[in-house]
Amino acid sequence: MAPGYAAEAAVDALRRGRIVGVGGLAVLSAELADSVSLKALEVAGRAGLVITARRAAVLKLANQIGAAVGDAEPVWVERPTWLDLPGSRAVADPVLDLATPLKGPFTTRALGADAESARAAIVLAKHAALLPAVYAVPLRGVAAVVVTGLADVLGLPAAAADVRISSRARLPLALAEATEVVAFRPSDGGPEHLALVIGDPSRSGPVLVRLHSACLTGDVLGSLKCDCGPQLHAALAAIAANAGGGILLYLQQEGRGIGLLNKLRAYALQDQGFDTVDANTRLGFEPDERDFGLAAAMLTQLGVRSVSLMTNNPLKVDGLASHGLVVERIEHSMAPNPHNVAYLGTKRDRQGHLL
Ligand SMILES: Nc1nc2c(ncn2[C@@H]2O[C@H](COP(=O)(O)OP(=O)(O)OP(=O)(O)O)[C@@H](O)[C@H]2O)c(=O)[nH]1
Ligand SMILES: [Zn+2]
Repeated sequence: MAPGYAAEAAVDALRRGRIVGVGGLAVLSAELADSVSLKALEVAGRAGLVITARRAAVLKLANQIGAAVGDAEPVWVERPTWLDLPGSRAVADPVLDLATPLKGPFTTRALGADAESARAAIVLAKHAALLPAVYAVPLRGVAAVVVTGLADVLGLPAAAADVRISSRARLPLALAEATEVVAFRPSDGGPEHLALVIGDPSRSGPVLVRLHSACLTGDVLGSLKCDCGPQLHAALAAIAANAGGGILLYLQQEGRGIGLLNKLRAYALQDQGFDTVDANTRLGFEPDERDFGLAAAMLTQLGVRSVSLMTNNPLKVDGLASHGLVVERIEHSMAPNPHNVAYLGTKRDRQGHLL
């Protein structure tokens, strides 16, 4: 199940703005490329830009190749000579749309034999928490710092959910004194996740569970833009008050899996008037990039088979159920504030939240 080392090394190199080989392509992160690295990539010819179908739809490019919105297939955008580095970056980064109005018209080309490589390149970029957009050329003759195979890259998401318990300790919390923290390490070398086991939950019946995805801005800084901080605290308090206790999973899935920086880009787009769903898709992401197989694996290792899940999000219920857990849902909604009332409305109206 664990991918080879090359895929993980490629994620790391991509995050450092280096050229990596993936399948038949040499690629470079669109947001990190500079004139030097782009020149090294273009040693034998002009690079194209590989973007997601989501971003292509925003740029009105998907139609050119008959791709549907949300189609898994990425789109290859040709890079004409007039499209300079800042202009190319603007193809990938919608935050710059106003500063660098798109010139267009752009043309796309069918991916053909490069389709799998392009798809893997997007997996790498997402795994690296970068914008899902890369410069790409045929790999032959290009000096890549690491070359990885397609199967390895496509195994990365599963490896992120392949976790092992690495430590356990008592962690008395202000809201839940009888807490034990159980730390999980994923086999892809990615961020660690925590389970807070509160009280002594019996595994013979449903365990009261909250899946909490990290939100630095809400959890730590007290941001009013979302409901994460209040939901976290209310969940801890409710589990502590429950006679049978329960478990809160603290999952390092910032920004619904797009990473902190990309979430802050989404916030910049929200400042421009886009809602939380459109902000994600303008960036080229799915509205929710999380994989709840990770949470299912953690619960299973804790001996949990059946859960009373505190959530309004049907994706969480389906995610755990699809991995064999028995799930009953318990509502977990907070009173809105003036800064998050529209956000909560979008989650209800466009993401199926049961509020
Ligand atoms: N991309 C993106 N992520 C956001 C935004 N606001 C909050 N988040 C993230 O959304 C996640 C919140 O997830 P959860 O607390 O698990 O809640 P949920 O999916 O809304 O479902 P509930 O269980 O009903 O609360 C965290 O990872 C936040 O960082 C936003 O505007 N854009
Ligand atoms: Zn939040």
